Amino acid sequence: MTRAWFVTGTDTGVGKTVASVALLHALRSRGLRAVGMKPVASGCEWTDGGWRNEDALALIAASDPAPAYHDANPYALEHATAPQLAARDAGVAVALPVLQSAYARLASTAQAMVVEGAGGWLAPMGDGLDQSEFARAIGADVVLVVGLRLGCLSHARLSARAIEADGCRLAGWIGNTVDPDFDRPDDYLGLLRGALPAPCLGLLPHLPRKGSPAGGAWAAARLDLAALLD
Ligand SMILES: Nc1ncnc2c1ncn2[C@@H]1O[C@H](COP(=O)(O)OP(=O)(O)OP(=O)(O)O)[C@@H](O)[C@H]1O
Ligand SMILES: C[C@H](N)[C@H](N)CCCCCC(=O)O
Ligand SMILES: [Mg+2]
Repeated sequence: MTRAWFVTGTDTGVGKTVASVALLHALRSRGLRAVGMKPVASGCEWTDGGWRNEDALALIAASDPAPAYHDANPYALEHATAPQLAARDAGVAVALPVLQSAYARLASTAQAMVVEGAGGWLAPMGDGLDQSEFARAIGADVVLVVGLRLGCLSHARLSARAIEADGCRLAGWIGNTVDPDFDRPDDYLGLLRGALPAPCLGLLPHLPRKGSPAGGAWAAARLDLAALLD
């Protein structure tokens, strides 16, 4: 059976893509066929192949086997804003069955699926479609990426509460050092460990250089998947 994790974050820009790429590398280093998905992406560039999103391309590059773009990212929306607005701008209605079909095609090739959400947990994927509905539909547990910055304690606790209230299971969380100058990261990690009802899967340090080819594997080595896989 294919295992699936839905990666959400304490906010947009907290490192969901960085963490999802790291998870894919970590799963693959365990010998698993692991495939990434970005169901709804707002913020795309036009190419000869159609609209392309940076997150989806990063997830595809970290996947083995490599998924077809339109399955990894069924909704590639131009404008870098809330998915609801980007979908309206594009004249598109984001539909759960379309997402489920694309997911099923990917999952048939994989032992592990890593699905990156859009923004934080309560940002809808489209009008009338919460991220929790898709996570439940595919049977995914949730991984919460906590961007370590002032305010993250409340955002992390709120996210954990909402995930459980939405009928999903929080399988673990990842601390991500988005801000290299953040004061007292170790103390914050202690607070988060005490406050969140799921294990910490690892701490991602501030990565040396964006786009470093070794970045995914380097970050993967900081993750302990035991709580996800055992
Ligand atoms: N540990 C880190 N070290 C250095 N830079 C990081 C780290 N984590 C994230 N970043 C940078 O911060 C920015 C936001 O990260 P990322 O794109 O992974 O966030 P996200 O949560 O996926 O955002 P979105 O909501 O847009 O999908 C990116 O430029 C990324 O390269
Ligand atoms: C465009 C951005 N980078 C993300 N992909 C989408 C962020 C959606 C945020 C919605 C909200 O305001 O909560
Ligand atoms: Mg992202």
